[in-house]
Amino acid sequence: MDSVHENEWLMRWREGRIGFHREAAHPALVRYWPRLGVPGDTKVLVPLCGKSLDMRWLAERGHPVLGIELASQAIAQFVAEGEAPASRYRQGDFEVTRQGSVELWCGDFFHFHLPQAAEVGAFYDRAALIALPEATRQRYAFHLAQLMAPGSRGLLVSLTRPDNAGPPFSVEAAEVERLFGANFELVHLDDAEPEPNGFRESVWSLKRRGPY
Ligand SMILES: C[S@@+](CC[C@H](N)C(=O)[O-])C[C@H]1O[C@@H](n2cnc3c(N)ncnc32)[C@H](O)[C@@H]1O
Repeated sequence: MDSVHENEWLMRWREGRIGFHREAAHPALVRYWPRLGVPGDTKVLVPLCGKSLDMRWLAERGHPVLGIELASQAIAQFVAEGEAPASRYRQGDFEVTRQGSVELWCGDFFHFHLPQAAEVGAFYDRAALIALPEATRQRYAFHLAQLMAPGSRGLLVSLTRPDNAGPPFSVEAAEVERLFGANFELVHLDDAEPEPNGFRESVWSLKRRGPY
């Protein structure tokens, strides 16, 4: 990932420009996650996790959670807003902070590789794919596929918007299918009502294909 993109996110966290953060679990997670049928003890990968409360929601349902986030500030805030004590340790290039059953790996998602993902059996992407510019989204979808074992499932909350600005970037259904279709079985579960600014979320269930 280029350092301009990286610096932009670090600056956003420093300046508190985190309009993407929600103060409650995302309704699509609450509604659709149970339908995936992921066993409760399966570890869930949350790429580009921010300080999302969705991770606590998953943890409360019994899932160990592995979030990956560039900004140490996001991780510090997540921990400070929680109640349990936290511990820290190193895993290769990443500093990992653990609070309860949530581990937050501080660093670049694209530097997170298969041996480190060995225990992961599902994923949740809300505002990760759509945080990335077009050229990086293909790389993201491929990298995610590399990390997920055949049969593993995930929930994707994507977004379209009427203009070409971003982040969040507009990702049409056809692009979701093009990015993930080769490696995942995809089901388009829902389109939310458009927000007043024209942003419209779409919800997808994914299942890693294979083995062949
Ligand atoms: C739009 S926010 C979404 C955060 C979270 N998923 C949520 O729903 O609140 C995207 C997050 O990804 C982080 N990020 C961007 N590029 C990243 C990368 N290559 N590796 C890890 N984190 C990254 C940013 O710092 C930011 O916190």
